[in-house]
Amino acid sequence: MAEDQTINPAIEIDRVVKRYGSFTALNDVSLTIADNEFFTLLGPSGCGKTTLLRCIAGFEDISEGAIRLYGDDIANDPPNKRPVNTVFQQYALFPHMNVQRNVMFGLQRLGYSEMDARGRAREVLDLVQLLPFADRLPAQLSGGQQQRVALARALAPNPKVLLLDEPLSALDLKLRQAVRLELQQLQQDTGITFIFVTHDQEEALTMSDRIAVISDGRVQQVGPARDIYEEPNNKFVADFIGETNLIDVAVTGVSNGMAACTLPGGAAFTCPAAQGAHQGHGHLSVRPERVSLTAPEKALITGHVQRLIYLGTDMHIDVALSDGEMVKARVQNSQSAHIPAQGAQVGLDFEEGAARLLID
Ligand SMILES: Nc1ncnc2c1ncn2[C@@H]1O[C@H](COP(=O)(O)OP(=O)(O)OP(=O)(O)O)[C@@H](O)[C@H]1O
Repeated sequence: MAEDQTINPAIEIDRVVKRYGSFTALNDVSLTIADNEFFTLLGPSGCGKTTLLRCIAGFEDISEGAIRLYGDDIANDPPNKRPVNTVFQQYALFPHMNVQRNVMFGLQRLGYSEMDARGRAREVLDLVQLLPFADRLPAQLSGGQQQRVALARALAPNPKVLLLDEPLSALDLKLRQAVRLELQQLQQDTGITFIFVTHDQEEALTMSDRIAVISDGRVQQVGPARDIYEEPNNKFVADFIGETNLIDVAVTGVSNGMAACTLPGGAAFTCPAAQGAHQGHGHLSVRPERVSLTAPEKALITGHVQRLIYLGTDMHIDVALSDGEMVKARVQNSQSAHIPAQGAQVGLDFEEGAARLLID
């Protein structure tokens, strides 16, 4: 889905600033989230993800800007009047109520009759495959099942938008991977717009239609997983999503989205450039799996093997250049003919499309 105004917007975050005293937690954030989208806010701890979610939910006031839900400015709507519901990191269930009662509770507070609340609770419990557990107490469920009760509870009033604040962080890795798939399926089945917060890049890459990468209260880049991974704009995004080499280069010119550079050792190289990249000193991002090892006399860059790390399917190879800079390569162990010995002189090669000149 493209980042533009032609999509049917569920949520428009328009130049939002959030200050706590003199500290700016959100700095001029603008995002348009489409109806029926699985949208993820990704960034390191403290970058402002939860703050943004709390502003959408109405638990925090914004200092500047506007938030619109389906075209309506929601600044004056209290949390319970917004067509939004939240699943928190700590999905506190009532321990003395069974699963069905936990889901019914919020509905009855919204004015549902006992009978309607029961009917709707059973519908959503069926959706998250927990109907057989309706009579159990939370303590009689696994962590993943409790998490699904929390989801059912949040889905029950049929919100237009579901906000999920690191809902998988309490689960172990295997369970997290399974619940990821379930969540994605649930989003598709219900058609509800999901805004999912995580600091886990793998989680973001596997589930989202689009991702906003955030650091220091600012949106760094927005796009589908593949764009963010393969066409990062700046050093932060390239480094935060996956692993990358940031190779020092001299940029002799940029035009039509392509940059002419001089690599360490003096070879000339042309590659795509991020918007805003310019002449001078710069960094090329090249993913380790896109670096191939060849004979030194034919290569773009030369160096010697400093370290080999065996990672099961792959071998991670650190190559030291003559100026001390380190370039990482990743080679499949099944291609063992291409794995050099420690200390060997090697050449490093990568294709034009595997490299990208970034802005700092
Ligand atoms: N009530 C508050 N008063 C002052 N500062 C706050 C308040 N709430 C959050 N902050 C600060 O705002 C920044 C963003 O916090 P936020 O909780 O949004 O981060 P986050 O990206 O969700 O992090 P995490 O992944 O650790 O939950 C942090 O530096 C935090 O200390």
